[in-house]
Amino acid sequence: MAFLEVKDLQIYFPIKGGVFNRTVGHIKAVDGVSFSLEQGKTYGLVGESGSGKSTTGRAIIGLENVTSGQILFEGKDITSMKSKTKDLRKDIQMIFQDPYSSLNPKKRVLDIIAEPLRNFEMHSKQEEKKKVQDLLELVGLSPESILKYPHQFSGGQRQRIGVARALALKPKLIIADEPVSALDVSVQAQVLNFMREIQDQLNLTYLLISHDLGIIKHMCDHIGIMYKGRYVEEGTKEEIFTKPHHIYSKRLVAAIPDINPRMREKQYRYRQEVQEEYNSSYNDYFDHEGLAYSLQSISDTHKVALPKRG
Ligand SMILES: Nc1ncnc2c1ncn2[C@@H]1O[C@H](COP(=O)(O)OP(=O)(O)OP(=O)(O)O)[C@@H](O)[C@H]1O
Repeated sequence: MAFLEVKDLQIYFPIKGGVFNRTVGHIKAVDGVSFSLEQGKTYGLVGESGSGKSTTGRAIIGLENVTSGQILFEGKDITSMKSKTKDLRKDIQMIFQDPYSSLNPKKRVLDIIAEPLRNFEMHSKQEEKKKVQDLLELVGLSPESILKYPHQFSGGQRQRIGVARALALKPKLIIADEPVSALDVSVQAQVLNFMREIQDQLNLTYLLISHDLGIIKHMCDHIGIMYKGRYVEEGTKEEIFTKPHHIYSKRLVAAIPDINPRMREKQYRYRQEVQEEYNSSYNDYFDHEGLAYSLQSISDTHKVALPKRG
């Protein structure tokens, strides 16, 4: 039995139009996506903006209605919100992209982290304070932080507060949607490494959503590459990074610079080969703007120049 299994997931959003505001079509945000996750591992969903990654994650946690398909968590069908019992809702938590806007600026850290505890469990004020202080220590912040407000912390520290809030109910699965993309590059690695440390400590499973294949490479065991609501490729990290099949995956892989300087020339040649394949066969197939955006953000993050489209 897989820990989490997503089977042929479809999520369509209606497009309304005309005088009567009728449904005139659908946006196929997710269109037949299947994958499974093993406990304790990190699964990466990667793809450009609008490819359906967040909608997939939001459906798993119950924030989107599923048009068709099935989501199974530890063998239980959790496709519809109704099927998500209190325990299941505790088991799956989310870390959001922007620690600046996802933490209420008017609330103190104590209230922010205690919120899920108050919603799901009954604790005395004393127990609650102790739990929040323990969570703060776990994420590397001082217990005295409970009285502070979000603006008194740096971006990286705020994301640690977001992680502490997600951990409050001792979840098994964490969906991390672009967890570091709002942070400075210098802080990104710290937060990602810290997420890996607590994963080992607490045997957490991550579904990591990112448009940056470099981050996915750093973190994930298994990867699914999405394009316009569909999977173009899926495989282990080794498979995706050593032998990508789809031209879209090849373009993303080729854009990431190798840390080893001796490999750079080989990689440059690979980049040229991929570019030629792309120019000769796929010019009409892709939404070039979307792909250009993903490639540009990889190039910005890793400070490399990309070959121009021919
Ligand atoms: N509530 C909604 N109503 C209508 N369309 C939606 C809604 N949510 C998402 N979409 C559309 O579904 C598609 C997939 O969006 P989604 O946010 O899942 O993509 P993504 O890959 O996560 O991109 P991003 O990183 O920009 O969030 C997009 O075309 C988006 O505009």
